[in-house]
Amino acid sequence: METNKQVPSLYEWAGGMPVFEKLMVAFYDKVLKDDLLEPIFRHMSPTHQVHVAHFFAEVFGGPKIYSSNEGSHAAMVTKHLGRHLTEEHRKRWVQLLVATADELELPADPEFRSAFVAYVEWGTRIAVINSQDPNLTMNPHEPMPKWGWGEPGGPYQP
Ligand code: HEM
Repeated sequence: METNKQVPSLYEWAGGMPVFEKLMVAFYDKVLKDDLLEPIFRHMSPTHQVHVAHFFAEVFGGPKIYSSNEGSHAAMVTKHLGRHLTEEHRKRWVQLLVATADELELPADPEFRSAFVAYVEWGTRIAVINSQDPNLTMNPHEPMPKWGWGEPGGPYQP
C-alpha cells in the first residue's frame, strides 16, 4: 500500500503547509507559556516556528523547502548540540505538540495519529541524544528523514 500512488502522503492527509505552519505557531505559543520549556526557547530565532513547520512537512512527504533553502538534517541536529535536553523536556514538548494537534483538529484518525506520534517520539528522542554532545558526529550529508504511514499502510477507511 505504501507505494500505491493513490495513498496520500501524511503531509497531504494533514492538510498541507498551512496546517503545519499553524500547528507550529500555536505550539510554540504554548511552549513560551510553559515554565519548563520557556527558558530553553526564550531566545529562539524569529524563523524557528516556520523552519520547524517546513522540517516536519518535508519529513511527512511535503515540498523540500527546509532542505533546499533553510538547512539539512545535519543542520537541524546542530541546533540541538550541547543543549543537554532531558527526558522531562522531551516529554513536555511531545505533550504540548499533541495537545496543539488536538486543538487545531489535525486529522484524528488512528492511522494518522499513529504515524504522527511515531515520528514525534523518534525525532524527540534523537534530539535529546544529540543534545548531550557538543559536536556533530553524524554524516553532515545525511538525507532528511522520511516518514510514511507505517504498519497501518494508509489513512483510516471506515
Ligand atoms: C521531532 C523533533 C524535533 C524536530 C524536527 C526539531 C527541529 C528543529 C529545527 C528545524 C530547528 C532549527 C530552527 C531554525 O532553523 O530556526 C530546531 C532548533 C531547536 N530545537 Fe528542535 N526539533 C525537535 C525536537 C526538539 C526538542 C524535543 C527540543 C527541546 C525540548 C528542541 C529544542 C530546540 C532548540 C532549543 C532549538 C534552537 C532554537 C533557537 O535558539 O533558535 N527541539 N529544532
